[in-house]
Amino acid sequence: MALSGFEGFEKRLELHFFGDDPTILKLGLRKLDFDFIQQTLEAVQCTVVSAVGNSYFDAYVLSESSLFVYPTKIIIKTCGTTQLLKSISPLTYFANQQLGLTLFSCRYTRVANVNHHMNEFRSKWKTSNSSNHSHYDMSSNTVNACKSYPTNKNKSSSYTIEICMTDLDPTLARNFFRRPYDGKTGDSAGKEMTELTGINEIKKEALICDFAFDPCGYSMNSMHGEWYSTIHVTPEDGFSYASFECIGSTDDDNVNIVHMLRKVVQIFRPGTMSVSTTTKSFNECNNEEWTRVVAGAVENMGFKCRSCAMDHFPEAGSVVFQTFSALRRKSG
Ligand SMILES: C[S@@+](CC[C@H](N)C(=O)[O-])C[C@H]1O[C@@H](n2cnc3c(N)ncnc32)[C@H](O)[C@@H]1O
Repeated sequence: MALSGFEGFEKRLELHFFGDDPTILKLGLRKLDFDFIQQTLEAVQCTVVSAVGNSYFDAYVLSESSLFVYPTKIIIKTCGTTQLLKSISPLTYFANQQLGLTLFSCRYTRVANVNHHMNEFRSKWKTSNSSNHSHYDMSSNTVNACKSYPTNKNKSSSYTIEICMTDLDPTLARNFFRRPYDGKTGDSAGKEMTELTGINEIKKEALICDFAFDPCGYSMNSMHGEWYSTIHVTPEDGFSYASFECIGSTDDDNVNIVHMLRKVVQIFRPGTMSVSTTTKSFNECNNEEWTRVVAGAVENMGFKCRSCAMDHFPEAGSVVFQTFSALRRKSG
């Protein structure tokens, strides 16, 4: 934990539900009322600072990261001393009572001992349905990324990429500090940071909901159809950290994954980073292809791959983890 008491590394919870009523399933969990969401977040110890929605899902920027609500899926990321697991019980209870939805799977990931760069990774995935109960538990001492899985099992082309970056370039990190007495709101200062840093160029056609904290710190969610990306930045020297996560599909011709990875790296120029890629495929060639794509994108930007690991989860798909460190930092 940083001296300030603030720890940027996120914990992540993903809940999947199912139900029988097609009229309810159209909006599903998006019908949970806002007061209830706020009360649940209060128990977790964070609040909503900004929100946006499209026809597929709602995205909330939180004081401590993000919340995404789809008709049958909820993803919450929080950091610091938040108590994320306290949201499970109210969410499952109200989803059941108000909407007749039943919890199908629950996944929680967190990174431990980050301030000592122990890179310890813990992941728990629990799935259940009427015929089958299973529990997967994975740990590794070489990885510091969280992983997630796309909801729609029919979309084998969907992927999740998560990047955890530490030791941000101090000059670039300064872009995420507000000027004293700037007279701006969190929203307008956030928009300015989005444009100044080039975050708006990662996925040009996406709708962005951004927020700048005072005196520093930045969060954004972006929506593009059913896909999202999210960035959270802790720019303070000594414990600087930024995370990027996106869910997308390789069928989406508008997305150039290499461009996206390079742009993210350019915006932060971290000293170290881990990249975690999750896909539905169980095919080893697919994993090797992802490994090559990610390494190819960042290695010619002055990064060296320090470790690479792959794993398969019967209910979830494949995960590739790669860690990189900067060979030397370019100035400016
Ligand atoms: C962007 S927020 C959200 C945390 C996110 N998980 C991350 O990785 O950074 C964290 C940054 O905002 C700053 N900050 C300022 N006011 C804050 C507040 N009221 N709540 C949370 N973070 C705040 C923190 O010092 C830190 O630099």
